[in-house]
Amino acid sequence: MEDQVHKRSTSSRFRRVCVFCGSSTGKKPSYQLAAIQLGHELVERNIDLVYGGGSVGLMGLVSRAVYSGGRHVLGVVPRTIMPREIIGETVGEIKSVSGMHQRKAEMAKQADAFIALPGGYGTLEELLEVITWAQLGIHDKPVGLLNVDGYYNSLLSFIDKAVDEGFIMPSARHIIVSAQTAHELLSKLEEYEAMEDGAEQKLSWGMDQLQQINGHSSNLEISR
Ligand SMILES: C/C(=C\CNc1ncnc2c1ncn2[C@@H]1O[C@H](COP(=O)(O)O)[C@@H](O)[C@H]1O)CO
Repeated sequence: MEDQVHKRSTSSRFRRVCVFCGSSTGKKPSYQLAAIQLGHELVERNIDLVYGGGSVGLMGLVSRAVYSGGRHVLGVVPRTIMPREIIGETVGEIKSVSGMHQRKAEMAKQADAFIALPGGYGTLEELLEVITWAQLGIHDKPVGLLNVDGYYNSLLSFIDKAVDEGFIMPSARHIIVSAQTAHELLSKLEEYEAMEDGAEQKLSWGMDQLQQINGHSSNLEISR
């Protein structure tokens, strides 16, 4: 599957995308294929990768596809799981951080957009955190869900129910951009525009927090 050759090359508004995905491969071959295709799509668009740094599961597949396509791969790994017997033989650059929270902040800072492939608790936690941060105005980077074979249908239905039941604002529903293929998802993310007049504009965040996620000062009001 990794031998697929793509000749197309497209420019992107994104320099580097963060991918959250399973440390397992899942049971269907389509999940593995989707991870490899996402890697190829990033390469075709000249986009680098930041991810959780593992070599196992879909994490290994997407990172190797991006690396073998000639793009930069940055893995962000908490020191406690740095030993090779835990993360395995990784590709590209590895940055070690002090803990799980620092890892998520570093991945968010390094990325211009986020994409979740199928995964488990770790993937869901990472995905929901960047969605929450977008809702709160901590960042305005696009968040994409690669809904391979309908894997995330029940999550999307649940979110629609939360909107219907009054727990998620309708204006915040659009934070999640979903598609069934990597090509369609990247195309949608390229066109994504963050909310202009959502709740986030009314909030202010500490300088440290904004700089940690955005890597530079934000145009939001800043309080210390
Ligand atoms: C720690 C162990 C094996 C190494 N596994 C991981 N290496 C790096 N990053 C990981 C690992 N496991 C989870 N992550 C992060 O969470 C997401 C995947 O979690 P899921 O529960 O499999 O969906 C992924 O995006 C990583 O950032 C020995 O147990």
